[in-house]
Amino acid sequence: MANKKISIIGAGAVGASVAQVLAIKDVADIYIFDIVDGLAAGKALDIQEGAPHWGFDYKLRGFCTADEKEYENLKGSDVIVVTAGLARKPGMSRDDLLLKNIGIMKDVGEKIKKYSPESIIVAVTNPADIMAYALQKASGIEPSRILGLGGSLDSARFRTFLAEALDVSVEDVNAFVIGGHGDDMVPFIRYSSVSGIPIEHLLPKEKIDEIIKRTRFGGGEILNLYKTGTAFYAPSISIAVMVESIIKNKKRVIPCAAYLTGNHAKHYGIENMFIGVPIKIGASGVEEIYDLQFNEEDKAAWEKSVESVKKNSKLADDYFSGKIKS
Ligand SMILES: NC(=O)C1=CN([C@@H]2O[C@H](COP(=O)(O)OP(=O)(O)OC[C@H]3O[C@@H](n4cnc5c(N)ncnc54)[C@H](O)[C@@H]3O)[C@@H](O)[C@H]2O)C=CC1
Ligand SMILES: O=C([O-])CC(=O)C(=O)O
Repeated sequence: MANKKISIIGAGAVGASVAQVLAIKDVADIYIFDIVDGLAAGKALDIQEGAPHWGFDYKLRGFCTADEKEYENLKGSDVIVVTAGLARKPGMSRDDLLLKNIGIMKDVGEKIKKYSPESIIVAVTNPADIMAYALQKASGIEPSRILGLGGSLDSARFRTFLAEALDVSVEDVNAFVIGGHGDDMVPFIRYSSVSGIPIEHLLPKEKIDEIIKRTRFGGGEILNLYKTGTAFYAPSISIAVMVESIIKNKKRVIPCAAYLTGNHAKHYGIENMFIGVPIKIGASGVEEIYDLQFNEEDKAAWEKSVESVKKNSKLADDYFSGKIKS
């Protein structure tokens, strides 16, 4: 039986790091692609040479997409993770990357359509909700087979900060973040608990507010420390758990950017666009979307995030209809 195959387009900080995490997880062959000559091949070989210590037998290979033919190696990918594109620099928001990265998504999406239209796509490039939307437009892939990174990472940060404040194991902190992966994301405190005990019973409101704020700017906090690039260690494991759930059909429930239509669109007030909601991830991608009950305060926070995702998705529409350029 052929091995499962994961492709990663973009062999930079996030792409290389997720390749290594997935290699260590020992779930599939890993094909890495980058436009820079030698980068993907080098990362693949470098990670492969650690295999005797890690104990994995799956193969890693790297390809340079400056030669378009190399995209043929995408064929038969079970999952394609897209991390190609620019990362922000200090002073920039993720939205500032939109017009820079959307042209890359158009190109990558068209190659996916040509060489591996049966794959499930994980969009990582920022702003991720909008890049998931752009990849769907360019590839024509069924929207339920496309997921965007956001909540998996943001929730990990939220849980880390809550565990630290409570001095408890992160394993016992259940908490998640929904909405767009941007400054208006929604850390959802009402559904957060420590082994079932509501967080609101354990921490004062001021501390909770402080943690919410820190979570919202979690990516910016790392950027301000690194100065030359953005986070990749926490992102890579946050991507890997999504990919693993697809490859192994684990049916993990993780907030991710998913395409909302029908009753879910009505419930959440945003239609035919991608935004972070809790979903069940399995072999066919997004297997279920959960509709959360909001109170007035939650609703206000949610609507703010929806507005910003809608505004940016419209920019993507304008790009695809030729009204604006990359
Ligand atoms: N959604 C999320 O939660 C997160 C998103 N990101 C985003 O992921 C993206 C990648 O971040 P890093 O790896 O840190 O950046 P990086 O600059 O280290 O790597 C990007 C790579 O993409 C490659 N690339 C550019 N255009 C390409 C093309 N047309 N085809 C193939 N490869 C191409 C570059 O050569 C480079 O190696 C950024 O947009 C960043 O904002 C990063 C962390 C978390
Ligand atoms: O901050 C960034 O630009 C990268 C990212 O999305 C994150 O780390 O949350």
